Amino acid sequence: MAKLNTLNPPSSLNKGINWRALYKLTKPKVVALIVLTAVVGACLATSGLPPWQALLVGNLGIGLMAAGAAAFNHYIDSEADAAMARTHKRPLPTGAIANWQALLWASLLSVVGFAMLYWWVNPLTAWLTAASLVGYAVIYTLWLKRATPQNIVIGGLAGAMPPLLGWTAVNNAISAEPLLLVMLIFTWTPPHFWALAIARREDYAKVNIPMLPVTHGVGFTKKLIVLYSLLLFAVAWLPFLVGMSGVLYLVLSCALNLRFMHLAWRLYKGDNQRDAMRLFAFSIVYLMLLFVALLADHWLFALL
Ligand code: HEM
Ligand SMILES: CC(C)=CCC/C(C)=C/CC/C(C)=C/COP(=O)(O)OP(=O)(O)O
Repeated sequence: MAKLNTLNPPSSLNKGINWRALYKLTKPKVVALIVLTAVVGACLATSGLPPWQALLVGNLGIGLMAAGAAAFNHYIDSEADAAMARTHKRPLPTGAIANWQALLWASLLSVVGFAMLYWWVNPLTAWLTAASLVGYAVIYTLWLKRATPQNIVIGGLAGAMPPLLGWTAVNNAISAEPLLLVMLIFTWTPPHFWALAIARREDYAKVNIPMLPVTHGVGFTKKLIVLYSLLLFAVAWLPFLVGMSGVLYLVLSCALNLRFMHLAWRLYKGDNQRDAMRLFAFSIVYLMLLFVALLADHWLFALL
């Protein structure tokens, strides 16, 4: 839990607002991908162009709340972050900003995002996004992360929600199609994260965070990565099988999944550090292109 410590000296209180540090607290690249998946969810919710208010204000609200969740995560994890090689240069461990500033920033982003969704989009989307924020910032970061090696499997549900949030921003109702997209991200999360966790195993062991490669070993984690990659391939067929997406999506998603499985297999057989980071990097490109493929396919069929 965050406390003022020697690595985060009170001198940071006197420096004014460090906008760069506040920006970094929002995990901007993660939030960008989250918003992309929400935009695609919003676009798939209707056969034409979604209403501008749902599209623009909806995704802005979702993005602000995701950024708020990320800032809460930095605040709650600042001591563990200070001890890990990957994270020790983050704004809180270096003292670039004070803990109270991070907490205020996280609260501000979350409240503004929630208000936008509640009043200008719809209460359903506001409450579902709030549930995702609590799922990530409180349930995952504060509890699950240190409680069980299944932390990221269960916590992954929060990060998987954005396509549904985009959809409800447009339709104000939950239906089966966006839940398939949630399932896609939910299945993608374990291989996305465990690849990185293999490469950064020492870090997690040092701070006693029970990530799977620490508790069950690298060999077991690699096996699960291969199994989840197979499951991901199967789940990626579903939008086509239920008639939600067409052949363009099917071809592109198969190509992406073959590459994913190839890299997962290479990690299984090969070098922990290099092959793990390769799979981790590709997992991000994969999710981005998969959602672009869903959108391209949707619009192609809308035009034909
Ligand atoms: C519980 C679920 C998840 C866990 C545990 C997780 C974990 C991580 C970790 C530890 C990193 C490295 C961050 C760093 O080095 O600063 C990362 C990077 C990343 N993750 Fe995830 N992730 C999850 C879900 C997601 C979701 C849902 C998305 C987007 C839809 C996502 C997109 C990204 C991106 C784009 C990066 C690269 C960030 C950068 O290079 O700055 N992740 N993830
Ligand atoms: C829509 C909404 C409000 C959703 C919030 C979802 C959200 C921001 C998910 C981010 C997922 C992520 C980067 C997890 C890593 O946390 P970590 O603490 O394991 O990784 P770290 O050590 O890099 O901080």
